[in-house]
This record gives sequence, C-alpha cells and structure tokens, in this order.
Amino acid sequence: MANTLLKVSGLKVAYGGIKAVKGIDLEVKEGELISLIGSNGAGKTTTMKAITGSLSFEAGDIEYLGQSINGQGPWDLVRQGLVMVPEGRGVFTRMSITENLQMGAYIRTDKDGIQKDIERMFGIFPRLRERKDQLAGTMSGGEQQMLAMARALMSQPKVLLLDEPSMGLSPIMVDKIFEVVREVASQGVTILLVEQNAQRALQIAHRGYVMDSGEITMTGPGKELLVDPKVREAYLGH
Ligand SMILES: Nc1ncnc2c1ncn2[C@@H]1O[C@H](COP(=O)(O)OP(=O)(O)OP(=O)(O)O)[C@@H](O)[C@H]1O
Repeated sequence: MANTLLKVSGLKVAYGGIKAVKGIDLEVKEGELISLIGSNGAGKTTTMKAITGSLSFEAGDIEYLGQSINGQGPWDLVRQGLVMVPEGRGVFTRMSITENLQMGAYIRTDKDGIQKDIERMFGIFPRLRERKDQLAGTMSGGEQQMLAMARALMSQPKVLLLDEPSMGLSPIMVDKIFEVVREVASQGVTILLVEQNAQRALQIAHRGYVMDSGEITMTGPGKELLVDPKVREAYLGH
C-alpha cells in the first residue's frame, strides 16, 4: 500500500458567518492523482488554501507526511514539498520565463540540479523553451498556466495542488493542460487537482472527491464517478 502523504480530517473553514467548508475528510496517497470537483462556491479553493497554510481554519486536522501541519504558513510548507499553484496563475509578469523558473527554485542551492530541472521543464513544456527569454506577462493565459506549473515543479514538490488550471483557457489549451497534468503525475509527482471541468478531471484521476456546499458528497475511483448517474446529472450535464 502506498503511503498517505496528505490527510485532512474534519476540516471546517468559515469566513465570518459563512461556513465555506463544513467538516470534510480527504486523503492523498503517494503517486496518486486526485481530483476534487464541484460547482461554483462549493468550497474547493477554500480547502486548498487551508491545506497550504494561507487560510486559518476553525476545526480539524491536516497531516502531511504523517505529521500535523496545523498553523504552519505557506513558506514553511513549500520547503517541505507541499506546493500550490493558485487559480489565476500569479507568474512574475516582468520577469522572463527562465527567471520565473529560477525563482521557483529559490529554496534550492544545487545550481547544477536547478539547471538540469530547467531543461527538464523545457522538455515537458516545449512552448516555454521557445519563449525562454520572453517576459512572462506577454504570454497567453495557457502559456502562463504552464509556466506557473513548471515554476512550482522547480521546487521539487512531493504534493502539488493545482487550483483550476483550465480556467479561462481555449479548448485547445484545456486539452494541453490536462495532458501535461497527466504527464507530470506519470513522472511520479502526487497531485491534488481542483477543477470545475469535471469530465476531464475525473478522466485523468485515480480517485475523485465531489464537493457540494462545503461538504464531500461522494468519493471513489475517477472512472466510477464519471459514470455515476448522480455525478453525470449534477456535473456533467447529462
Ligand atoms: N474571502 C472570502 N470572504 C468571504 N467569503 C468567501 C471568501 N472566499 C470565499 N468565500 C465564500 O466561500 C464559499 C466557498 O468558496 P470557494 O472559493 O472555496 O469555492 P470554490 O468551490 O473554489 O468555487 P469556484 O469554483 O467558484 O472558485 C463561497 O460561498 C464563497 O462566496
């Protein structure tokens, strides 16, 4: 059995009086690609922010690598390999592609390794190699999304959390992004993927969780959820 890398138990998060996450449990094992799907406002982003330390929570426990990480901030967690690519990308727009990738490796000191990894990123994302000296802010949304993912990978994450990587992209770019997510996972990076594109997210996931109004309403293998009548009706438009 694979090790559990991330375990969320009884997580509750509120914004003032609004209960956004109402006591959820979820688990991510080593090597898994897990998709968390649900409609607008279900609480997916809130869950990701709580896990990665950028939002404090009311109740519950988050264990990473077998230890509680409650109360730790994003910087500490990145150093331990728990890394999130937020919705909206957040690349350094006035820096080149290469500089963005170097920034992603800020916690590392192995210069040769960093250079090798930049080359590896150019292998996974050929578009970034073509534009390596271009300013990130001048790239398309899809290219910036790829850069954000590559930059996060430069920190050598053990668990990568992706928040809606396909949002706002053209259909061709959406295809590319899902291909890349699958490829990154196949290279051994454990991934927790939040998506509104339930069809695509469940197709590539080992397991999925369905979130609705702050609660996990269903969980199971991606392929089973994909054919589940309740999931199809609510999230796949059938
Ligand atoms: N900073 C905030 N202040 C107050 N309420 C918030 C805040 N952020 C989120 N919420 C509320 O919390 C609930 C969950 O939001 P969240 O962004 O986690 O949902 P989501 O599933 O990620 O949705 P989306 O797919 O639209 O991003 C929503 O009702 C939202 O309005």
